[in-house]
Formats: sequence, C-alpha cells, structure tokens
Amino acid sequence: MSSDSFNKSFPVSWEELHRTAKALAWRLTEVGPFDGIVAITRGGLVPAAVVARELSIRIIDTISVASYGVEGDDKERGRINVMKNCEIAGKGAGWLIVDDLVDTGETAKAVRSILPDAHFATVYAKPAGRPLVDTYVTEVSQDTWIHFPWDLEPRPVEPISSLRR
Ligand SMILES: O=P(O)(O)OC[C@H]1O[C@H](OP(=O)(O)OP(=O)(O)O)[C@H](O)[C@@H]1O
Ligand SMILES: Nc1nc2[nH]cnc2c(=O)[nH]1
Ligand SMILES: [Mg+2]
Repeated sequence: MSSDSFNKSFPVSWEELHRTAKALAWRLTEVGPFDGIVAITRGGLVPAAVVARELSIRIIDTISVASYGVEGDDKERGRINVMKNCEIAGKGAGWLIVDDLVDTGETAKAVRSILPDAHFATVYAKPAGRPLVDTYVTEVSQDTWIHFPWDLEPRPVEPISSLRR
C-alpha cells in the first residue's frame, strides 16, 4: 500500500492508548501467565510497558524491526529490517510479543518466524494483518492511518465554518 492509500485518519490520545492497552492486558489475563514480554520497537514499547505493569511482568526483551519511513515518508513501507534480535533461547513458548498495531502483517510475520510459539498481541489491527495476531483490541479499516500520541502535538485548528467557505 502506498502512502496515498490511507484516506482516513485515526488520532489516538495518551489517555485512549492507555485505556486500550489496559483492555489488552485484561484480555491477556485469560491467556497467561507469561515468562516475559518481547516488545517490538519502537511502537510496541509503550503498550508493552502498560501491559507489563498490569500483568506484573518484570522481564522485557526487545526486537527492533523497521519497515515504514525508511525513505523519509512515514506512511511508505520499505523492506522489513530486523535491526536487533531478542535474546530468548528457543521458539518463544511462554512469552508474550507486544506491538502497537498490525497493518499488512509483514512485521508480525517476520517476528513470528523467529518466535513461532510466543503469543502475539497488539492494541490495534487492520484486516490484512489480523490473522497474524492472537489477541488485539480495536480493529480499524485498511485505509486508515493511526496516529499515535508520540507522533502528535496539540495545535490550533480553524473552525469548521471556515473550512466550508
Ligand atoms: O503490519 P505491518 O505492515 O508490518 O506494520 C506494522 C508495523 O509498522 C509500525 O512499525 P514501523 O516499521 O513504522 O517502526 P516503528 O515501530 O519504529 O515506528 C508498527 O509499529 C508495526 O510494528
Ligand atoms: N503510526 C502508524 N504506523 C503504522 N505502520 C503501519 N501502519 C501504521 C499506522 O496506521 N500508523
Ligand atoms: Mg513498529
């Protein structure tokens, strides 16, 4: 999908992300306990912190995967690049993988090939990636771009009336 295929925008506030990541933690209580979390950086770091706090998990490893924004456009996908692997021995049995979202599912596919036995959880899921995720909370359409709070800042906006002139 190229960047102009995203014609809907879904901005998420810190409060909303916190609430939805807690909802994810509630769902995961039915699945755990887990030996630890593997957060997919960077987007999985904040959701992983919230889930770790709620499930009293102290051990968090990371796997660094990048694919979007490599060419300078945040919404343009490039090749999957595993920049740092996690340090877990074995196939991930008993571990929880956390990411902010699954979109095409390519990131999830790459991480699942490394940790096929781990439980994969995301806060948001788009239809193409949904089959790759074991647990998620909120589904958005494939043509929606989710804006996370760390990518946003409050700014003045014109009133609706001025947009219709
Ligand atoms: O399902 P996919 O199409 O692979 O997209 C999902 C991935 O894209 C984003 O990461 P990104 O590569 O932008 O890196 P970041 O987490 O460092 O922002 C997001 O955090 C997911 O990890
Ligand atoms: N921030 C953000 N990153 C993504 N990476 C793949 N899809 C998305 C999205 O909708 N929002
Ligand atoms: Mg990511």
